[in-house]
Amino acid sequence: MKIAISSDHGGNNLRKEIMALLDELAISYEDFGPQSSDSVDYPDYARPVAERVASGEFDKGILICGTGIGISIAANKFKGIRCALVHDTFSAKATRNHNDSNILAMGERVIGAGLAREIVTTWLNAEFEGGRHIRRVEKISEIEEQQQ
Ligand SMILES: O=C[C@H](O)[C@H](O)[C@H](O)COP(=O)(O)O
Repeated sequence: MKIAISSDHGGNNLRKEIMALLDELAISYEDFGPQSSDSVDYPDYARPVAERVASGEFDKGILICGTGIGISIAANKFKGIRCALVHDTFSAKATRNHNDSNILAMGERVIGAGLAREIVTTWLNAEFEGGRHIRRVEKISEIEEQQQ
């Protein structure tokens, strides 16, 4: 599994924490920044991760901003992206099981590093259940097609 990860300035510290977790778990990832603590615009950092997950170059993505909201909204504008904003472990599992989410978003100003680590671990280990959920995910894709 290969993960693409990025944040804005509001998610810098948590992004580093999550990269340390991925190192501990021996999960391969590529960091798409930012490389300084300067104020940046979250759509610019959602883009490289969302594009690469949508293209299949990376299996999954992780995005972090202050709330997780802006960067998840931006990521969900990319066709094929199902970005889930998650701040609890129940939702982390459920969004993989039911929504087949391919990007996880979190807010550094919302949760602590300990919970964020548990969320990432839970999300990465959970599988899409298929069945009735396939029909629903396909309907999301149909909406995307209709928007083109
Ligand atoms: O949804 C947006 C994110 O939470 C941003 O991280 C936040 O808006 C950045 O705010 P500021 O520029 O005040 O650090």
